[in-house]
Amino acid sequence: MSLIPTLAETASRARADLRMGLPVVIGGYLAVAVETLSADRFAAMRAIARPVLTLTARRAETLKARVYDNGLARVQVPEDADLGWLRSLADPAGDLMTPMKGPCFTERGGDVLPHQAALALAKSAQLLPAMLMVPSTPLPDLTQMQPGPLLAFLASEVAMTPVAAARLPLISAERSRLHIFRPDDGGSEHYAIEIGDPPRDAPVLARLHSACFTGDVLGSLKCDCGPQLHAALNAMGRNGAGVLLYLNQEGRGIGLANKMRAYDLQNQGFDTVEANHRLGFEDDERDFRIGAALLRKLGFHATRLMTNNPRKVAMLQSHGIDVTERVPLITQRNRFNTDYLDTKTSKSGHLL
Ligand SMILES: Nc1nc2c(ncn2[C@@H]2O[C@H](COP(=O)(O)OP(=O)(O)OP(=O)(O)O)[C@@H](O)[C@H]2O)c(=O)[nH]1
Ligand SMILES: [Zn+2]
Repeated sequence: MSLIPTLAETASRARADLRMGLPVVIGGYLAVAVETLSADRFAAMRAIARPVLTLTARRAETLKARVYDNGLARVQVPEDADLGWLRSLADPAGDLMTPMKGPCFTERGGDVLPHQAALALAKSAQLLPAMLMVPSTPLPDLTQMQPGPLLAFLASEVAMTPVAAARLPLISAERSRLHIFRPDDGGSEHYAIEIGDPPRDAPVLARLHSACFTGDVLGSLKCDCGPQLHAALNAMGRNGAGVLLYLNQEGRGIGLANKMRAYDLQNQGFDTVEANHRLGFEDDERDFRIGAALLRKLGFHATRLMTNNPRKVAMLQSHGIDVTERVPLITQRNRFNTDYLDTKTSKSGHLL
């Protein structure tokens, strides 16, 4: 095996670079995330050439900036713009307090592939999808990637390797095992909790649970995640067998920091879907293929799936896992989660 980093390894480094505020090279551009950009680096980028601010079409729509390109907008950065201006375009936290930031002039024409790749990389680093881009020759010591292969890589399915497994007695089921899986792209690990010894040749009672630190660990009343997690484990315990995948896709894939930004917007009156859009994300940024891949790795081919989300059922079916039955997972409403649950039924297609 060659000692030169693969694209997966280079992309993983690039994610870490962006999270620290370091630019990366994508094709003929230097690209840096606005969220972590320092004033010094902003000045250094400007000294090279005139930068543009690349935003998703979702964020651009909120800012009333014209979207000429498929899925994104390249906003011209005025000569006198400072870091505060960039941040206010990237982050909607102050949208309602300072609604008029524009007018924002956007570019059209030219090659948008480096811009698309830069936004996809920011999302995969769980940063706000707002990238300052400046045309440049590659600088030594910066992580370099070509936009086409990078985009293809970020859209591809990540391979998972089983790392370790051990017995873990639970309140809900004493005969349980926890399995750890590690993705080969340097991303966070995912877990499988196997309850009892479910036969591999019959549909297994299964749940695909997305991580929710606030609900699962803190007992937040704003969502139904914690009660769903425990209801699913208890049902598997009573059944004597089951498998719960705990997928580290916090905040429907946008990460905990962005989820808290979304909660702040919800406190300003937006619903869960609108909040994601204002931040520049789609409603749901999760890669649902991971669930199917882990079930296959564990030897399962068919499930009785505990969910209210028809997309999960469709995704498993289309990735080779039969769903013989959808088992509803209804938990109690309270005055903090009732709007959230209503939005899930009216906008996200949940069956509640
Ligand atoms: N972005 C965002 N994520 C949220 C919000 N509330 C909960 N989440 C996340 O949503 C995920 C859970 O997804 P849900 O849509 O509740 O449920 P589901 O897993 O799609 O469907 P079910 O199987 O029916 O539970 C977890 O990753 C939570 O962290 C929110 O307001 N904004
Ligand atoms: Zn939750």
